[in-house]
Amino acid sequence: MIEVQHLTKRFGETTAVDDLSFTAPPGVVTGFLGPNGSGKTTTLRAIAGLVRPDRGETRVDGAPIAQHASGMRSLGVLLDARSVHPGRSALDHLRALAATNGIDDRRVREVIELTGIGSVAKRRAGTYSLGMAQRLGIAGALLGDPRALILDEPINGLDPDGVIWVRQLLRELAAEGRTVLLSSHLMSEMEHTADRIVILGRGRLLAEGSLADLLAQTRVDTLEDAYLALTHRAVEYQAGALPAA
Ligand SMILES: Nc1ncnc2c1ncn2[C@@H]1O[C@H](COP(=O)(O)OP(=O)(O)OP(=O)(O)O)[C@@H](O)[C@H]1O
Repeated sequence: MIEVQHLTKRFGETTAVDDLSFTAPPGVVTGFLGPNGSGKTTTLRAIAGLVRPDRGETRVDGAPIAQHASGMRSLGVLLDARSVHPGRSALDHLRALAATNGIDDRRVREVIELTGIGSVAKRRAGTYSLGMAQRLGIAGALLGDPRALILDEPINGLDPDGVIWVRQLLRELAAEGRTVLLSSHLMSEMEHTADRIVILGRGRLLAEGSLADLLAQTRVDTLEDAYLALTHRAVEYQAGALPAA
């Protein structure tokens, strides 16, 4: 279970997240949606312990991630697939992560196989396509066989096979009783993958519930229409909108 309670985070004049509360329960995939700049990444980073809240707190299975004895076993994190050192191979990257987190080297082989990056595992990560980098990011997130996972745009750059693979993987992980919280701008994919949806606008919670709840609330037929109905007043960056002179 991931809990976000009254989370507020400011960067200078910008309030990135504003008194946000929601939960991602175990056993389901929770989709995390919102326009550009609505605070999704900041919230995910706070859950991962990478952002210090100004107010409120985040908990993973009952405690802030910093209080967990073995973070990677409690929470798998994919925030930026391009954050791997470009000169390092996938194998070296995953081995280093495993070694510093007390994880058996055997698990490195397992996640490489699971994510289908075996044929490129010895190549420098800087030469990877975005899709390969995403697969490596997912391998890193799964390394600790974690009870909960947060993934920021994990299907960005994946080919159709890769998208279907991620969908099935996340659904299997949830079916095993794990907590899965995933952000994406791809509405049709969210509709396929997520059981529950959380929608943000300007750092605030706009909606939380099952897809059926959201469709009933907005009286539309698709997640995309529900999303547009809920966020239309909360879109900060709109095509054609220029700041006043
Ligand atoms: N380190 C930072 N310093 C200053 N401002 C920041 C920082 N991180 C985020 N922000 C600002 O906080 C707001 C929320 O950003 P955030 O990246 O959390 O949104 P997002 O919903 O993930 O956006 P996107 O969909 O574009 O990835 C934005 O206005 C952003 O410019």
